[in-house]
Amino acid sequence: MDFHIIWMGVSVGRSDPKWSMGSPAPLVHGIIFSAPSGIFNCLFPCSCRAAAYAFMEFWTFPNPLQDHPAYSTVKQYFVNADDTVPEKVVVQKDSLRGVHFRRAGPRQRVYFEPEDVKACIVTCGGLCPGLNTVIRELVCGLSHMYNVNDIFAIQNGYKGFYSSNYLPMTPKSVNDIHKRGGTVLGSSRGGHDTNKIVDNIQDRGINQVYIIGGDGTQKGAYEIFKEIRRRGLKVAVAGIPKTIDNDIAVIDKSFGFDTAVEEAQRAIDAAHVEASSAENGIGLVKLMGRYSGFIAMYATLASRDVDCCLIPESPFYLEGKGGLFEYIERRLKENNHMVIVVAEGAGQDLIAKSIPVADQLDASGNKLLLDVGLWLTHKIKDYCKSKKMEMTIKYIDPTYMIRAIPSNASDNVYCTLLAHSAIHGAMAGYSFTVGMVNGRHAYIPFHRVTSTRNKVKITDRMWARLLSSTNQPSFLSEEDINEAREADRLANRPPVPAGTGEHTKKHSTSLLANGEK
Ligand SMILES: Nc1ncnc2c1ncn2[C@@H]1O[C@H](COP(=O)(O)OP(=O)(O)OP(=O)(O)O)[C@@H](O)[C@H]1O
Ligand SMILES: O=P(O)(O)OC[C@H]1O[C@](O)(CO)[C@@H](O)[C@@H]1O
Ligand SMILES: [Mg+2]
Repeated sequence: MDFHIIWMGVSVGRSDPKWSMGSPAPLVHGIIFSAPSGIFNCLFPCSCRAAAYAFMEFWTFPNPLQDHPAYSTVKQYFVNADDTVPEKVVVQKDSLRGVHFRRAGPRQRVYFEPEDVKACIVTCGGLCPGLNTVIRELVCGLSHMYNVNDIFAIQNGYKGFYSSNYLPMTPKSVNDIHKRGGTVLGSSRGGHDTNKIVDNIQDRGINQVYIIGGDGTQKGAYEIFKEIRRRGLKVAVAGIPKTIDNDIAVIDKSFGFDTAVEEAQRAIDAAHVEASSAENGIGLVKLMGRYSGFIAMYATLASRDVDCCLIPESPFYLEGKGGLFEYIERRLKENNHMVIVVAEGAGQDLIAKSIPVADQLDASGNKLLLDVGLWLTHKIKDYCKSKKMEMTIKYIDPTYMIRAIPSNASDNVYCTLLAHSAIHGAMAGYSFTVGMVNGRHAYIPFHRVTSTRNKVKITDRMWARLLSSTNQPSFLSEEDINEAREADRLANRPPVPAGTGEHTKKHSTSLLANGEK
């Protein structure tokens, strides 16, 4: 795979698979400070390495943080250029070392001179607690850490790149926005026109683009990055993953997730109060989670009042032995009340069978879901009526309430650190999605977070913990379990060896996934 360093007017074609994973913002300094040493050695044999270092230094600048009073006392503040973060921390003796990502953090030398930086920030997709905190910290961090003064707001998502004014932002203008839910920039679905977006980035001289959004947004960021690279522009693209569904692959957890789970407790508490105050009372709570049931699973585990949790990853059925109705009947007999939590994406196939409707899509192409909570309420009522069982069911749908709130304290800290990591990476000239991987911040190539989705593994311990806490049926046959195990096995196959742009060796060199191809 050819790789051309064109930003500096130098063109270096490379076909080494590791380097093809190298710094996405293809900076010359990347060779010295970021590229695996093998590549550096091959590009610059010993005799001319000193000259090459001098040459590269010419194109980069000392990090202004080294003179910053707040950081001057910090020992080892700068991240070593070769530090990596492993994707998997639990490995077997003799197993492959697997994928490693470049560790996030400030570099000793940066690619941009602060006065040359023209940054913009955009938020896309649905809301999530913490968006305003990330925006605030991007503006304050750029300004206070790197003395950047040209920072612009892109309004209402991707389409704002080409259809609205770019509004200047300052630390003063964003001072207290973290106390509010939503996004002060506005957000939207749809409207991603890569060419128009990059035309505007180019025409307006933007050289750092901060893109906050979910899986769709990160796919869009990757398209923008590829077009920027194709045009040879000196622009760094930093993706900051956002989704309360926690469905973004590779990262430990998305910001706002904890806040959403905490808020969901209030709905579950209300459902429990209603259910336990009635004869044969059922409280049914629907929570967000299109394809991934993390919010439902964690809210259930946190609450301990939930008797049954239904998620998209674990198909369920209503009638017959081991079905939901049988369990409801038993639970009401035992306890006189029960609480059910259902993720919005659960049971969609069952609803589609009983109410056939044509698929509808939102502006981004996401399938609009049928209301599983309402459907389930009617089904449970009908069943109890057929059995002549007195019962009361209360359906609570707190959908938007759990995502339209400001972030809690721990999410605020997480958002702040993510924003800082994004700034350090962009200042160093990388393009990436930033995220926490096994407790460490890392720069992850876009394609790694967009090619798969994070889902609850029903063959994992966490789901087993949930089942043992609710005592609900697993709804799984032997065949389902084997199928799930096989899917896991395929998903966890070791990385494909060299020749595909990636490179894995036992013990020695790990696959270094630093940025983009
Ligand atoms: N495959 C894609 N390529 C380019 N752009 C995309 C792609 N998928 C989505 N987008 C763009 O990304 C933006 C957000 O996408 P989407 O509405 O799916 O939300 P999201 O980022 O996935 O967030 P969430 O699902 O958490 O609300 C939209 O403007 C959409 O046009
Ligand atoms: O109604 P909207 O804004 O399209 O968002 C709904 C979707 O957004 C999400 O919250 C993801 O951000 C999903 O859980 C949900 O299906
Ligand atoms: Mg999405």
